[in-house]
Amino acid sequence: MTGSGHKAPSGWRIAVLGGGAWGTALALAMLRAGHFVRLYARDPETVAAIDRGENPRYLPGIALQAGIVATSDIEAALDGADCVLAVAPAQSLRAMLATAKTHMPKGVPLVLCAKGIERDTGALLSAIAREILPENPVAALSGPSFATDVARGLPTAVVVAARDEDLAADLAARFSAQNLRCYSSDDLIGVEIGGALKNVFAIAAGAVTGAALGASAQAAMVTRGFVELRRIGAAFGARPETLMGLSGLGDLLLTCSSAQSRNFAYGLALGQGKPLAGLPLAEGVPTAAIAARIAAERKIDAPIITAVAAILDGTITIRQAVAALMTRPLKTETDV
Ligand SMILES: NC(=O)C1=CN([C@@H]2O[C@H](COP(=O)(O)OP(=O)(O)OC[C@H]3O[C@@H](n4cnc5c(N)ncnc54)[C@H](O)[C@@H]3O)[C@@H](O)[C@H]2O)C=CC1
Ligand SMILES: O=C(CO)COP(=O)(O)O
Repeated sequence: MTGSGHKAPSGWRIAVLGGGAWGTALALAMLRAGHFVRLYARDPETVAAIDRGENPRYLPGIALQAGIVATSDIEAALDGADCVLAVAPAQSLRAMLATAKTHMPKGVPLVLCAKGIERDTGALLSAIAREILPENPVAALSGPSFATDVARGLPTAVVVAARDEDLAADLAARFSAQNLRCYSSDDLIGVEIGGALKNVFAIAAGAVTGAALGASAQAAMVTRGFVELRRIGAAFGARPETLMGLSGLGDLLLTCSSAQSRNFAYGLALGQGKPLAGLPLAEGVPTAAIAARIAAERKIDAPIITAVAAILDGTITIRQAVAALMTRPLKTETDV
């Protein structure tokens, strides 16, 4: 089913699990789309702050419109929910779903909103969700969408994916609002891979800028990085056209060109030799390590991902990585 232009009935009870930047922004977006929103934040201070109309730790300076019911009680958040959005960081998803498991309403869609691959296992987030909550259909929401932009109500487009294309289309229609245009896709894996891997290249793009390697290097790196993203995507069964879409090329364009991206900002600090401790969440750090391992195990040529992982674990310097990348054997560009 493709979008008919008709808005699906709204007024769902939506539980958003995760009181960080993206969870708070999505809670606002769901409110604007006409839903009743309960936001689970494990930290009571965040709950109290949201009740006062702000989330100063994760979304400073953004006034939250009234209507979000915040709670640090996950059972209360999930009670009677028609749909659940999981918005903890990728490496914390397993723990959060395990906490949610006993209270999860049976059969309601679980929408994964994090971007990453599990560091220890190489599992995509949909695989973790199916393992822990086998009775809930899984979807993923991804695409170019800074939390601050979405929270402010600025326009963007994202994609909602599920293996069941009717479910994806229904969710996309229900989540869409004036300034949030949700496309749908049945390529769940493609959407997950695009969102997860773009973070690795956003770190690389930040590092290129931080190390003053020039705008040409930046464009070349992102373009060749996208080739690696497509190779790994192909190995997982992602469709190429999905990776050319919002959760792939779209999110690469956004996060590889803006210091508003926390992954880009992390790379920038890395490139400038500044301290990394205490920087905000950069999902690309654990994902680089596991993506490099996956590439090595599956014999996928991914030199930029491998270099980013090696720089992050301190095995090589940025200069050494650049030298190694520039002296690789020459080949035809279309040798994807
Ligand atoms: N911030 C953004 O602009 C966007 C973020 N995302 C993705 O959303 C995911 C979350 O990112 P943010 O909300 O921005 O991160 P954040 O660092 O702002 O917040 C993370 C939140 O998750 C909570 N959390 C961590 N472990 C938890 C657990 N076990 N149980 C319950 N809560 C837990 C933390 O307390 C915190 O409230 C990431 O995968 C990120 O890539 C996706 C699109 C946009
Ligand atoms: O995924 C994002 C925007 O689409 C947010 O990127 P960062 O996590 O790098 O800030």
